[in-house]
Amino acid sequence: MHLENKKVGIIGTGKMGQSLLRGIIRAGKAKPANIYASDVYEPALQALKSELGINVSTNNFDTVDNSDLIILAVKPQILRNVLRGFADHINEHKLIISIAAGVPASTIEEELHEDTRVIRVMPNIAATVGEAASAVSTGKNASAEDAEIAMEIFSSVGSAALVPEHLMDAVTGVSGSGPAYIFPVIEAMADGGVLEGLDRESAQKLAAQTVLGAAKMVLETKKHPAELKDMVTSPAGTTIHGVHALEKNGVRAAFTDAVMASAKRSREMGK
Ligand SMILES: NC(=O)C1=CN([C@@H]2O[C@H](COP(=O)(O)OP(=O)(O)OC[C@H]3O[C@@H](n4cnc5c(N)ncnc54)[C@H](OP(=O)(O)O)[C@@H]3O)[C@@H](O)[C@H]2O)C=CC1
Ligand SMILES: O=C(O)[C@@H]1CCC=N1
Repeated sequence: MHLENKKVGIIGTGKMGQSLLRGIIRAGKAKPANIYASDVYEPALQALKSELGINVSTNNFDTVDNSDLIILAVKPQILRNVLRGFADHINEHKLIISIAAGVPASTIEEELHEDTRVIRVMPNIAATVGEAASAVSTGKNASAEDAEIAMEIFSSVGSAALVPEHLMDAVTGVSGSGPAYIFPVIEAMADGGVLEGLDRESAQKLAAQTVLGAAKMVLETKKHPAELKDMVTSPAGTTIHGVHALEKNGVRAAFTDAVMASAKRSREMGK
C-alpha cells in the first residue's frame, strides 16, 4: 500500500490534526479530495472544507468508512471511547495511525479488532511549520510497508525516525513536549534583551533565530554540542560569563528534569 491515491482519514482536527492535514496537502502526499476529516465542531470543519477542499463530517463513521488509513488525533483521555464508537467499522484492510501521547498500540488493538494494523507516532507541534521531529513505532500487526507509509506521511511535516515502541515515552519527553520547553527559553532570552535595551520585536527575532541557528549547527555539523559551545566561548569573554550564569541556575538539571517528568506522565497515561 503506497500513499499515493490512498484515502487518508483524520479524526480530530485540533492543533495536531490540522497541522498534519495542512502538511500532507502542502507536500502533495494526498489530494484534498482523498482526505476525510471528522471532529465535533461543524463550523470549524466547514471552514477547513472551504479552505482546503477536503471532505469533512461530524460523524467519525464517514472518516473511517471512506479511508484506507486513519490518523487518530484526539486527546488520549477520550481515545478509548472514540475507538469504541467505530470499532465495528474497522477491518484488516484499514491502517490506524495514532499520535495520542502515552497510549500503547496494544490498547488500540484491544479496543478495535485484534488483527488491526496499528502504527504509533509521536510528532510535535512544529509540524505546523514543516519542522516536526517524529518517532514512528509499529504495533504487532503492522507491516514494514505500513511503517513506510507512516514515515512518508510524517516526513512530509519534518523529520521522522523508526523507534521501538518502549522508547515512545522517552521520545515524548524530549521532542513531543520539547517545543514547550523552548518557547519560554526564547521568551526569557528576549526578556533579557529588553532588559538590556532592545525593543521586544528585535529581541524576540534575535532569540528565535539564535535557537534555530544553534539547532541547525548541531544537526548539520553532527558535532557534540559541547564542542560547538566551545567555539563560542572566548577566554575571559562575554559568552563564558553567560554560560556560568546558566550553570549556576541549574539549567541542565532543569531541562533533564523536564524530559523525565514528561516521560513519566506519558507512562502514567499509558496505564
Ligand atoms: N499538541 C501537541 O503538541 C501534540 C499532541 N499530540 C497528541 O495529539 C493528539 C491531539 O492533540 P491536540 O491536537 O493538541 O488536541 P486538540 O484538543 O487541539 O485536538 C483534538 C480535537 O479532537 C476533537 N474531538 C473531541 N472529541 C472528538 C470525537 N469524539 N471525534 C472527533 N474529534 C473529537 C476536539 O474537539 P473539542 O476541542 O471541541 O473537544 C479537537 O478539535 C493528542 O492525543 C495528543 O496527545 C502529540 C504530539 C504533540
Ligand atoms: O502535552 C501533551 O500531552 C501532548 C503530547 C506531547 C505534546 N503535547
